[in-house]
Amino acid sequence: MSDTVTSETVIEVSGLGKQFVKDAVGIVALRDFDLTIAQGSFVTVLGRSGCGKSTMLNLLAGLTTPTSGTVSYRGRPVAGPRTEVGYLTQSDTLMPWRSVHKNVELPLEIAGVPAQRRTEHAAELIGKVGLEGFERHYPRELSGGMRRRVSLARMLAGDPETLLMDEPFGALDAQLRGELQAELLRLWADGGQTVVFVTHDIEEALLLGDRVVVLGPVGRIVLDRPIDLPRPRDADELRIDPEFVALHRELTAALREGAR
Ligand SMILES: Nc1ncnc2c1ncn2[C@@H]1O[C@H](COP(=O)(O)OP(=O)(O)OP(=O)(O)O)[C@@H](O)[C@H]1O
Repeated sequence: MSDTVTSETVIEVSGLGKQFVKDAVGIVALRDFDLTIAQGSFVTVLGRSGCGKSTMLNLLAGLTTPTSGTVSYRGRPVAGPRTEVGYLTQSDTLMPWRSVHKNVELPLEIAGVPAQRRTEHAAELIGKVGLEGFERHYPRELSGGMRRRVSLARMLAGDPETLLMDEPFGALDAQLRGELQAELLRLWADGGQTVVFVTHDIEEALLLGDRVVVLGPVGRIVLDRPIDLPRPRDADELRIDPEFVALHRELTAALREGAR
């Protein structure tokens, strides 16, 4: 392990590599990737399509095995998914045969929470993501954005200490996106979770993160910098803040550099 590891390190990634084989041709998705994530931090990972972001999150979540290198969680090697880690994937993983309410309840059911408490907590989370009135709907009866919100509520129902989020708000309209970003920041401020949030939106990365990691092809880290813009951050005010404008420019340049 690197000397940057401290007792507050939650995730430690070292020399991580992932190669897929398709039609006998090897595809390198991630090469020699190192990352240390401190407890309670909100890290946004920014990168263009295809640079390996989802592959990296899948590896952090223990859903795929690395070709090389290691991922450890609180000092122990990650060998599979764990209940302390919530993962909001890019693709829809709701159960089509369960209603919104039943989908959100699932982690509580698995944890053995009594029915009454489950119902109350699921209802509260459904309200938080703005879906009251849709409890009895099935995923096929919802818009893509609504399904995203159900997935978010379901992830939160498991009360994970670490959240891995793969472009969770990308498909939402601007207003809803803003509301859910604010809700996520509130949750984070109250709960102190560790968040790794993948996006390809520079503004979103700056609005949310206290650290931004910019990736180039095969997960090459082009820039890794703290974002100390004061909180709470208001998107409208930020856009005219000279510090934000300078950071935006820096990240734009990093993304461009990463594309080369
Ligand atoms: N299961 C797979 N089999 C073969 N190749 C894959 C597989 N998963 C990912 N890849 C390849 O690995 C590379 C990285 O993919 P990945 O999904 O991690 O990128 P990404 O940065 O998350 O992209 P996006 O922003 O578009 O979601 C791509 O070239 C992709 O084609």
